[in-house]
Amino acid sequence: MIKVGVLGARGRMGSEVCRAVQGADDMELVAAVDQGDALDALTPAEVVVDFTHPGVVMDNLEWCVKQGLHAVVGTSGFEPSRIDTVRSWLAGSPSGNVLIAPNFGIGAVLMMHFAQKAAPFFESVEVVETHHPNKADAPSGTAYRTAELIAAARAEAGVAPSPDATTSEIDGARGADVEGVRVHAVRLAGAVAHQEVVLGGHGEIFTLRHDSMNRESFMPGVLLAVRKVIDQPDRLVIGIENLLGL
Ligand SMILES: NC(=O)C1=CN([C@@H]2O[C@H](COP(=O)(O)OP(=O)(O)OC[C@H]3O[C@@H](n4cnc5c(N)ncnc54)[C@H](OP(=O)(O)O)[C@@H]3O)[C@@H](O)[C@H]2O)C=CC1
Ligand SMILES: O=C(O)C1=N[C@H](C(=O)O)C[C@H](O)C1
Repeated sequence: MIKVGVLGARGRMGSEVCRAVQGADDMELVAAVDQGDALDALTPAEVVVDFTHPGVVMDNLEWCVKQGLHAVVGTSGFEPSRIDTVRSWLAGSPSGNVLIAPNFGIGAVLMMHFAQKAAPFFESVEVVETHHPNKADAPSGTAYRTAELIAAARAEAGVAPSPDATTSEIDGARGADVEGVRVHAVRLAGAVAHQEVVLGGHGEIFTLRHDSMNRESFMPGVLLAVRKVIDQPDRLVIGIENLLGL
């Protein structure tokens, strides 16, 4: 049995994770911690799952690493400097692996993978994400990571920046610039989590689209990460694509 602790246990994702862990034959939920609870409650856990808030996740993760616990992190906000910081914490701790995944949806991971593959073949590429209006951050972690992967694939292939002759714009009209890739964030009542990657060139437009219809959809990926994080040869893993053999 894998002993699992959940951080953000009363939240939209954390509560779903608690249910999924309780329903898994090979896992035991040993701690459900939320805002105001002491982190010490997590010490019986082998693996801690964090779905909290970008503003608190680094403190949580530092504590887990110092305790030598394995951590599976779904909370967004992991720009490159944060990843470097986590790597430095791990270098100073003897045990415990960390897996940070911008998205645990299998389809979302495939969308990112295919976007990366397609990106060098088109002149233009932009990312449009749509989420529920209670989401704390914009753009989403998934959109940010997708843009990073697209930018890296285009840089490696020597592709020119997406053409854009805009000389006059209302602030924000062209979205955020993530490593040269435009990212647009829509906040919409009724939405859960959705993303389109739109690629254009030579008289054709290619659209990759993924829709998370509910939060249960993330659970197969979360449970897979909990099972696999313990045995990872690399102390820090970004994304579940490696676990899926992509
Ligand atoms: N990787 C993935 O596949 C997915 C990632 N996410 C990400 O997960 C994160 C959480 O999303 P969501 O569940 O919708 O958010 P919620 O706001 O519903 O849940 C977050 C929970 O964490 C609690 N919390 C805040 N601070 C702390 C703390 N210091 N210690 C313990 N608990 C704390 C909150 O309490 P309170 O409300 O009192 O502040 C709340 O109960 C976001 O960053 C989101 O982007 C979401 C879906 C999928
Ligand atoms: O806040 C959410 O809901 C989601 N957050 C993650 C993100 O920021 O990418 C994953 C998914 O998009 C749902």
